[in-house]
Amino acid sequence: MSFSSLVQDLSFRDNANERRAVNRGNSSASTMDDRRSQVSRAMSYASTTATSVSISGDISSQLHGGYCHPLARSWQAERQLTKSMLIFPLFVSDIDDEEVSIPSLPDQHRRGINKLVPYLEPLVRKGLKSVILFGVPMAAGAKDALGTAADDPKGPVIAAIRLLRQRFPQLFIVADVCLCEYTSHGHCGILKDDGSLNNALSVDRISDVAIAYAQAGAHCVAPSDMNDGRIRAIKLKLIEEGIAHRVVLMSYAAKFSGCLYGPFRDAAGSVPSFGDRKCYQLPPGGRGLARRAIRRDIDEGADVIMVKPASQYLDIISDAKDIGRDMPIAAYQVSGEFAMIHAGAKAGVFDLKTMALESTEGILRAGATIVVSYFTPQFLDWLES
Ligand SMILES: NCC(=O)CCC(=O)O
Ligand SMILES: [Zn+2]
Ligand SMILES: [Zn+2]
Repeated sequence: MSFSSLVQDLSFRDNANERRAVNRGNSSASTMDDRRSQVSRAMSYASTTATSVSISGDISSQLHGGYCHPLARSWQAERQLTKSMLIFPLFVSDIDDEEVSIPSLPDQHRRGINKLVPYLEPLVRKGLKSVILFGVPMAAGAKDALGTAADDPKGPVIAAIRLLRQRFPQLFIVADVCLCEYTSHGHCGILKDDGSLNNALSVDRISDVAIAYAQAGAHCVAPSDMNDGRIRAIKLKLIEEGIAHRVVLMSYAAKFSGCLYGPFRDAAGSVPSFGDRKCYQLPPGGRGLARRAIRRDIDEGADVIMVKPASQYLDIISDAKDIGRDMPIAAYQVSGEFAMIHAGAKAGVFDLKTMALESTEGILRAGATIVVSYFTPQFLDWLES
């Protein structure tokens, strides 16, 4: 007989005895005492056998205490950071032997072509899988209204693509495509007389630049300019050129304007000479607009959707994963996010490694499957252990 049915049985008989005792007008105390001591013996036996208690006990409050082992805790994450998810941003200048640090972007440098391979060699050995290239023309007169230097065959990006393809055959090369680093006005396209973007001319120029990078050997082109219709234009030109089958088109579909790009602009020298980018990047509150832009870019032929910045826009990453559920979703942990984590760690607010990993976990939890991060060299070390 199980414990619970024994208790039920005894208490039923106990009640019956009491009723009989009352009916008979005398006490059958000794019989009742016997029964009670049987019940209490059964209870004390039960308290030593957990399985019996749980049958009738309340388990609703027992949730996560059991997962105290680090391995069991790691099982809770749908997606865990791996080296294959990481893309490392590189600033490549047209001063071949240059290697200068960027004060607002800790540990990051602008490098000329001759400094790239020695810097990357140890990282590739540690498992670096992908880089994204940003060209930085430093030479006087290199910038003009059309961003001519962007696809200069001797310019830093095309030279770097060729070099890295040759020296690191396994490395996946992403080329950021934009004009802001190359235009004299610092905007992400070609301007009309009134200072606003000429969308048609900008899209045409941006797509030519993308094709030039793809022809040079980039595995992936990533337009970050935010001109309407550039994904479709680039896809069509890739098809026309017969290279669409070997080039991934990664759209910065949801790129928000805000104050998190400051250190990048120091590194790339791409501060607009007037105005801002609020007319072509998304407003920070524009969740619906971001969803529409993501849908539009998927329809136009994007192969990867990017959300940028990352940590302040986790809902957008989640939306991107929802809308593009069968697509890779990239999140760019931008220069301002990176600098903030460094500043917080320096101020003693938190430990750098713990925060870098926690923020990346948030980005992955939201739905990203690719993370563009300046922490990549550290992640390669931290992921070893
Ligand atoms: N297209 C790249 C950016 O505009 C900025 C990224 C950053 O702030 O790290
Ligand atoms: Zn730009
Ligand atoms: Zn940009």
